[in-house]
Amino acid sequence: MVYINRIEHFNAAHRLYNPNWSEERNKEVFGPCANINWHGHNFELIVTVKGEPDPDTGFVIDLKLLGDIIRREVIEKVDHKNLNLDVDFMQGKMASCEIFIMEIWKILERALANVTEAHLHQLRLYETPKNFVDYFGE
Ligand SMILES: Nc1nc2c(c(=O)[nH]1)N=C([C@H](O)[C@H](O)COP(=O)(O)OP(=O)(O)OP(=O)(O)O)CN2
Repeated sequence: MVYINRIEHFNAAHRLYNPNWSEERNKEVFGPCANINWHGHNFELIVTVKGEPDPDTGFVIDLKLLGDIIRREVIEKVDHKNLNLDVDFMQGKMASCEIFIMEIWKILERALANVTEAHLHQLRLYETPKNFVDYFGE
């Protein structure tokens, strides 16, 4: 089994805010991340796919194809967008990196199943150079 990785980059704005709470409670829990006028991040998304290399190509998956899928299915929907307002798959959800990565998983797992025998193994999402989250789909 071989694990192959592709990194994509995007910028997005968001706000950590629970609509069921008062402004004071949101500020207390989320601090500056609850800023009413949003804040932005330079995100890095690392997608790991696992499988056996094809005997004819030597590829688990063509990295060009993987990059095209990530960009079409995820990056084009979130790059230079507001996660709370503009992104359909984040509507009504908390815009934390935990919830965000779980939604990205659902999209990529579905898209990859249509084109390859290889499987999505891991997503890693950097929200800042110091803050990142891993998800294995479980
Ligand atoms: N469990 C989570 N905690 C936090 C999340 C999150 O998505 N899940 N998000 C944020 C903020 O949106 C953002 O990441 C700001 O983090 P912060 O640590 O303030 O920023 P830096 O990495 O730049 O670190 P500094 O300490 O400011 O240098 C917060 N928490």
